[in-house]
Amino acid sequence: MSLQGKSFKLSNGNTIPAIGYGVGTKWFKFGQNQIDDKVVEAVQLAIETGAPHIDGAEIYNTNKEIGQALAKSGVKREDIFITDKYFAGDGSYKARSEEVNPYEALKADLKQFNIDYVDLYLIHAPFIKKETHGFDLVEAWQYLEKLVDDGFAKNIGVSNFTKEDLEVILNSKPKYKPAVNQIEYNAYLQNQTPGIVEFSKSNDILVSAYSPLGPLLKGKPGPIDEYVEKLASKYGKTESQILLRSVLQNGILPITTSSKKERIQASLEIFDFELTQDEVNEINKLGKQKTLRQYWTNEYSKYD
Ligand SMILES: NC(=O)C1=CN([C@@H]2O[C@H](COP(=O)(O)OP(=O)(O)OC[C@H]3O[C@@H](n4cnc5c(N)ncnc54)[C@H](OP(=O)(O)O)[C@@H]3O)[C@@H](O)[C@H]2O)C=CC1
Ligand SMILES: O=C1Nc2ccccc2C1=O
Repeated sequence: MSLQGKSFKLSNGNTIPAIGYGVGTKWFKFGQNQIDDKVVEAVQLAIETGAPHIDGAEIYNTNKEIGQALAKSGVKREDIFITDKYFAGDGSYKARSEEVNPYEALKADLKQFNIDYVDLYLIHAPFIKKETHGFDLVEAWQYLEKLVDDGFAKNIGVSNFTKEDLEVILNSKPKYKPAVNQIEYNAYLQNQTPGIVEFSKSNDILVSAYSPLGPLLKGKPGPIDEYVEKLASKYGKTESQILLRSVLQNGILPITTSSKKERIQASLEIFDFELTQDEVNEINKLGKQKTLRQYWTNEYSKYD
């Protein structure tokens, strides 16, 4: 779980590149099945710029584009870490994966990617019930365990899980524990749900942060602005690099994205400087003065 150079070590001993390039959010194309060349170009640009870790999901409908970009880049499969997610649906328990279960869903996704395995497979959200899905959360997890045993996923984890959701899996005596919990995280949302970061860490579950640049993009003006600007000029880095680095130094893996080469490059250049512990603490302290939540608001805004 600790940061070692440009990777985190997971509880199972495997490593994961410590910065991810997301192919959701601005690239999301649900319900539109033609290949989007812009997405292929963006992911190819990211891979060729050196992005080591691509974050996809069934619901983004961009897995074909990721596969094409990987093939075009000429980078070897084993040199790129690919994450995918099972679409569990949202808190309405209505929308859900087109496939019958997570095992079949990943096998269908692998065809889209045109690869044999993913490096990390996540349950996108915890909203799974026997009545709506035909299996419960523990059984969903067991499908993921079988994917590991059959060689289709190297690591398995969850996303948007609360402490209680994690407890359901941990208390079921799983064969494999979740390696990762991917949640919304930045200085203005230091716990997507109560106590989740500390609980995940204390159970050796690596926290991964989506929307790490929220304060820069959606949070201005805000209480960390001036301090982050000051750190950017002290270290000769951009504000976005300061935000990504502070996420890393909180022991959390940031997943960001960009259509622009210089920003992709900048997101990879966050391993050659270090904020002091006081500086990280100050960002965290100032950040607590504001809340910014962009995703899963129907489910989790009640905590704001
Ligand atoms: N598990 C889940 O439920 C969720 C997972 N995710 C995953 O996380 C990924 C990242 O999420 P996202 O919210 O987009 O992450 P970020 O907070 O990193 O925001 C990325 C956005 O910031 C812009 N940007 C990047 N660098 C800069 C910069 N230096 N200055 C100004 N703007 C900048 C990009 O646009 P530009 O092209 O203009 O640079 C892009 O639109 C998603 O693609 C997805 O893979 C996201 C949401 C939910
Ligand atoms: O990338 C994403 N965009 C989203 C919007 C709503 C819910 C989940 C997501 C993602 O994972």
